[in-house]
Amino acid sequence: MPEIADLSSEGNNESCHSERGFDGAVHLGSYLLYPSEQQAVTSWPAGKELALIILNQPIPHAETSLLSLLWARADHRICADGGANRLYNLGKKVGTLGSYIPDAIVGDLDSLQEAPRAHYSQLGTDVHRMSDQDSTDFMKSLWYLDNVRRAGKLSEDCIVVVLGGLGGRLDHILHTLKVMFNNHLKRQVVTISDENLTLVLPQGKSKILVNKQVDGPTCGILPLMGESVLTTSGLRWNLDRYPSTFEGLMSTSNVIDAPEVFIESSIPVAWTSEFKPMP
Ligand SMILES: Nc1ncnc2c1ncn2[C@@H]1O[C@H](COP(=O)(O)OP(=O)(O)OP(=O)(O)O)[C@@H](O)[C@H]1O
Ligand SMILES: Cc1ncc(C[n+]2csc(CCO)c2C)c(N)n1
Repeated sequence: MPEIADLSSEGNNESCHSERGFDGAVHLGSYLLYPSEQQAVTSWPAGKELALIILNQPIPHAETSLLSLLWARADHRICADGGANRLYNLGKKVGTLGSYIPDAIVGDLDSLQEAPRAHYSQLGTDVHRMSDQDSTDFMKSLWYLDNVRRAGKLSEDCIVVVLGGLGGRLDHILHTLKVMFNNHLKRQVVTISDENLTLVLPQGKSKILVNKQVDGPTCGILPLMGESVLTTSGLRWNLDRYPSTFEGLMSTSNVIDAPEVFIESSIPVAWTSEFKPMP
């Protein structure tokens, strides 16, 4: 059976690195945002839902069409606490205050400012306080999404796109990665930051579709859970059943050399590639 992140069809058991009969997980990466109409496999998968989480960091690529694309595509939109301040300030600046209304603002709400709180709650946003001090507002936002799903308002296998979270404070950055790993069997979390698009590849075979217009050239495979035995193709520096660890060999500053990258890993690893959205 394909992995949970799989968005395409099952294959047979031919080699991981041949396109025909690929039997692993297919990762659409930036094709989630810019599907190519020419390639059937990259068009938005029927029935696939998207949840958007905006964290309390400068909204990445706010000057491009990225946010409006994501907003239009999203089935549920959450601001993690102070993320609502970011959306509000952007809205004031570019005149979208009335059009980008999040479904919920979630967190301990110690960062949420009065003006965004009043503005969004008056327009129907659920301002949802969870006050525990053992979990971050990012985790709280994902729990909130679980409730939305349990209420039948979002599909089980929705993709979560996170804006921010891989810039700023190092403890938050590592926490974001940790949460992505902890969630990867349940749902695919794709994090977009100023320079990167990052996702967790499950154990086994993965194929990442590359859109040269926006992805790369540089990329990295980060074995943050321990030793990963890696086999890759489609990269400038490929590995063949090579043990990769954080303290030993870790593939950083690699380069994408093909429209599809194949990675087989013995444990989950983070894939990160440079990402420059279209204007
Ligand atoms: N300086 C930062 N660097 C990176 N990410 C951040 C930073 N500040 C906030 N975030 C992200 O935005 C989310 C919401 O942030 P919030 O405004 O509540 O700040 P916080 O009180 O520092 O966060 P938390 O309460 O989650 O620890 C955080 O959970 C985190 O994922
Ligand atoms: C061992 C341990 N370390 C740090 C925190 C602090 N903390 C972690 S998440 C969070 C919420 C932030 O809004 C806070 C305050 C803790 N609770 N336990």
